[in-house]
Order: sequence, then structure tokens, then C-alpha cells
Amino acid sequence: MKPILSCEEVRRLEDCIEAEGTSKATLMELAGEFAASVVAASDPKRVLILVGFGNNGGDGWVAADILAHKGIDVDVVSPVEPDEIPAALARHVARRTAGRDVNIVIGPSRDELAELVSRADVVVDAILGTGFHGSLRSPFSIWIPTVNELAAEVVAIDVPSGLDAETGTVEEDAIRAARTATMLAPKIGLYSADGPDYTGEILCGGLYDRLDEVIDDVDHAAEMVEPIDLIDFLEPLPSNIDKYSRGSVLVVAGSSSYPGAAIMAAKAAARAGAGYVAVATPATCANLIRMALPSVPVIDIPADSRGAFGAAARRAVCDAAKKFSCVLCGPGITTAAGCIDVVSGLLKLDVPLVLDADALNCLSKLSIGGLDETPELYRREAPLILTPHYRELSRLVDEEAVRDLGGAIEAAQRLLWAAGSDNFIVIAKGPVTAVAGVEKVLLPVSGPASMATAGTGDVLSGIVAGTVALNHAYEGPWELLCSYAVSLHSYTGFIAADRYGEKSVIATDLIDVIGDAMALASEEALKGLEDVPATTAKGA
Ligand SMILES: NC(=O)C1=CN([C@@H]2O[C@H](COP(=O)(O)OP(=O)(O)OC[C@H]3O[C@@H](n4cnc5c(N)ncnc54)[C@H](OP(=O)(O)O)[C@@H]3O)[C@@H](O)[C@H]2O)[C@@H](O)CC1
Ligand SMILES: Nc1ncnc2c1ncn2[C@@H]1O[C@H](COP(=O)(O)OP(=O)(O)O)[C@@H](O)[C@H]1O
Ligand SMILES: [K+]
Repeated sequence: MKPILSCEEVRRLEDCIEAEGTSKATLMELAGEFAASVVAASDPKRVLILVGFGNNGGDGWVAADILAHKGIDVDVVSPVEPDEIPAALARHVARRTAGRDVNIVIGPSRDELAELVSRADVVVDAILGTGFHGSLRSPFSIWIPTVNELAAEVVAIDVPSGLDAETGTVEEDAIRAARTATMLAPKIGLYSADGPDYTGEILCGGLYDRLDEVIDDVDHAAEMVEPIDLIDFLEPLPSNIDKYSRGSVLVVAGSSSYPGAAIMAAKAAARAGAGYVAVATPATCANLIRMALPSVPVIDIPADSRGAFGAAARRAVCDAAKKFSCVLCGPGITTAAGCIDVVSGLLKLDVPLVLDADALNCLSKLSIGGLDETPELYRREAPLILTPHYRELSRLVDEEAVRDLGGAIEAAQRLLWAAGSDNFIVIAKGPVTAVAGVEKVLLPVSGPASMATAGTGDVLSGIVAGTVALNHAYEGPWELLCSYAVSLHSYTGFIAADRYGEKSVIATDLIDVIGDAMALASEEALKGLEDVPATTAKGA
């Protein structure tokens, strides 16, 4: 797993490294060296480096010097003379580079800049890094669109300029890079909101020998899950099992208005590996679900007049639920009074529980002033997994809208810390999905934008429940188990987009390729295994 840091955590990390005797000036030299190595990998003849006023520009000045030393023609464009650069470290390296074999252009006109950009094989963006805030000011508001329009290839240093390294948002414009050479650890904004559209490939320069040890001394906003981390979940089935020992799921879902949600969740749970999946649904839509899912037993539950769970539903659902390895509740249930009652009944049972969709909205209705204010509502011994998207998460914490990954993680942590239990997980779903536990926040691989289509969340909750059931004997961290389920879901998105076309994926497409997604997860994990040095791979 690879740490992802907030800007504040990066500053703390720099301070820790400095306390161990490596100055920020040395880090800048190393950052410039790493950036130069990323640029040199394209074997350019001519490089243009755009520098700003701060230390991000400092990295660019160092890289300019190194690339010029390699015999590459280097132009540096700066808004001010090296002596006028306000940041002291950057000013120092800029003065040094100015005395070397690079062509420096100060404050070019748009046409001059366009000419320089057009003739470069690689343009390096060292304009703004983690210090960017507010709106883009001149001349950068002119430089950035010029680069985006005319550059053959762009390498961004640390963060594409104009992208907020914390939130991942782009207000007006930002550099669209082919590669981003980020320093010490990726910043969370590279993965959040607009980030993935601007960063290109992210390459991280460790810079410091003892980074692995020092990085443990600062908090991590999150950790990126790599395919190899999931290898334990990819074992083949043992021979000596039956449908019950493989794990069972009760899907408490559906209503006359939304029977499809129950069908998708149940089918996904079965495809994810559970040996026995049943559906508990309002009697009014039970036959429809039976016809759609011949392999799935359907339990009729008393309904209200609108075809949602009725007043007598809680008892019927809870009686059935006790026998299963995992219960999933929520897809398509509505927030009728009987549904709220079912959700609160299930929370009291001693069975692993996944709450999704309207079960989360029922939970919001049960609490006043945010669920984290009433942890007794959801604190339980047995595992609990919530799968809210950003809007559902906002409702759960009764807060302003969660807009980005950092905000989603913060909201999830409020719920987690209030409950304080190891087997409570919040899967905060969005373009990037965070799997948050009380100990760690993990970022499994994200799927394509094709997955932004109705019903894909029902498929995810089915996959999560099926995975929990199949792995009912698992004793490792729940964050990792849930990350495996989210990764499978993302892989189904890639496979479906490939098969049906990026814009044509519908939620049901994902279900039938869950098996292919498992094969892809194995393939990716094995690639990771090959990359590990032999001694480590053997666990030596
Ligand atoms: N992590 C590490 O260990 C290492 C980090 N290093 C590097 O340091 C970078 C951080 O450097 P930094 O703090 O100097 O900030 P940086 O991004 O250069 O920008 C600040 C300048 O931009 C200006 N400015 C701000 N907003 C603006 C706007 N909207 N429009 C226009 N201008 C704007 C701002 O002006 P001000 O706000 O003061 O008016 C100030 O002059 C980091 O990303 C990495 O590359 C490496 O060197 C060493 C190892
Ligand atoms: N832009 C996107 N890129 C990748 N995945 C996305 C994107 N938008 C949504 N998703 C994924 O699609 C799923 C949508 O879930 P949800 O909003 O609950 O859908 P529904 O309620 O319609 O079933 C989540 O797993 C989410 O992570
Ligand atoms: K930059």
C-alpha cells in the first residue's frame, strides 16, 4: 500500500525529514533531480521549463540545470528575474542555474511563449505546486491555456498547476499533464474531484532514503491499495465445501417501486461468490423477483399499502436474517416507516450487516443532528459496513455537501470515531471511493466514469455482501476485505466499458462480468508479485 498525504501532512513530513538532518534545500535538489529523470525518460532534444514564484519553481530551476548538463537544449520561462524570486530557496537555485548553459526568458508575450512551447519536445510545468490557492493570476492564467493548446508533451512537477493539491478541484484552468512527477508522496488532490483528468501518469519520487520509516511518523490521509495487497482473496475455492459453508447472504431489498435494485444486488452477491443468496422483499413485488432470479429463494415480507416494508416487516426480516453469514439491507426499499423499523431491527442482530442506499437514508432519519451525535444507534459487536455515496454521507453527518475525497474521508471518520469499533467500515463512494475504517483509510483502484450510471451502487453492495459471506472466516482488517470488493467492482466497470463502449455501460452489465473481474484482479496481483524482488516475494 502506498501512502497518500494531505498538504499539511506533506509539510509535517518535510519537517520530520529536516529534523533527521536533511534540509529543505537538499530536498529541492533531489526533487529537481527526480523531475529531470522523468523528463529525460522521453529522450527530448529541447525542453521548456515554466517556473513560478515559489519552491515548485525551485524544483524546475534545478531540473533545468541537470537537463542542460545532459546536452539537452533548455529554455526557462520565468515571470521575474532570478534575483526577484520571493521564495529564498528557489531564488538561490534560480541564480545558480542562470549562470549555466540555459536560455532564460523573462515575462514573454503570449506569442513569444507560444513559439517556445511549440518548439519544445517536452514542456515542464513548475509554475505552482502545493502553495497554489485562490484564482489563477496573470501571467499564469495566460501561460496555462497556451501550454495546453500547443505543447507536445507536458510533465508537471508535484501537482499540475491550477489544480488544488488538497481538494483536486480546478476552478478555471489547469495544466493537463501526460505525467506528474510528485515528490515524497502523492497529494490527495491528485486522486480527488478533477485531479485524474489533469495528472496523467503519477510518478512518485521518494527523495529520501529513510522515507518508509519517517512517513509512519505522520498521519496519512489515505493509502492506495495495490493489486498485490489483495492476493489473499484470490485463492481458488477448496474442494470440500457446500453452498452454506461457502457463505450465505440475505438481501433485504426492493419495493413495488424499485424491484430491480433487489434483483441486481442479489445477483451481484451470488456472482461475487456467496454459495446461498436469498431475498427478503415486500410480498407485493416478490413474484417479480422470483421470475427474474430463478436461482434465488425469495421470502415474502408483509408490505404496506404502497408496496414497501410494512409494520410487521421488522419481525419477519429479523427472524430470517439470523441464519445468514451476511445481511445486505437497503437497495430499493424506500424510507417508509416499516423500512426504518427493519433497519433498526437489523442493527441489533449479531450478524455482519451491509447498509446501502435507502437503509442509509432510514438511518439518517433515525438520528437528530447527525448520526455521529448518536453512535448508540449504530454501535454494535458484529461487523457493520455502510456504503454511502457523497450525498448520502452528507445526510448521515447532517453537514454541508461532501464534495471531494478529502471531505468524504473527514465525514466518514466522524462516524467511525464516534463508534470507535474495529469492524465498522464506511465505503464512501464517488469517482474515487474511499474505504474508511477506524485505523486506516484505503483507496482501492477506481473504475471508469462509465460507472456513473443508475444502479451501479446496488451492484457494489451486492459484491460487498457476497465477498463478506464468502470470506466469513477472514480475520484480517475489514478495510482490506472491503477494498477487494470495491476493486472487483471497478474492474467490472473497465471490462464492461471495453465490451459495451464507454458511454453505453448499464448497471446490469457489471454483474455478468464479476467473474472476469476476479480473473483481472488475479492477473494484476500476479504482475505485482513479479515486480517484488525474489527474497521479499518468498517472505524472507
Ligand atoms: N514536499 C516536499 O518535500 C518538497 C516540496 N518541494 C516543492 O515545493 C512546492 C511548494 O512550494 P511553495 O510552498 O513555495 O508553493 P508553490 O506551489 O511554489 O507556490 C507558491 C507561489 O505561488 C504563488 N501563488 C499561489 N497561488 C497563486 C495563484 N492563484 N496565482 C498565481 N500565483 C499564485 C504564491 O504567491 P502568494 O500566495 O505568496 O502571493 C507563491 O509565490 C511543492 O509543490 C514542491 O514542488 C520541493 O522543492 C522540495 C521537496
Ligand atoms: N465518475 C465516476 N468514476 C468512477 N466510478 C464512479 C463514478 N461515479 C460513480 N461511480 C461509482 O458508481 C457507483 C454509484 O453508486 P450509487 O451512486 O450508489 O448508484 P445507485 O444508487 O444508482 O446504485 C459507486 O460505486 C461509485 O463509486
Ligand atoms: K506544477
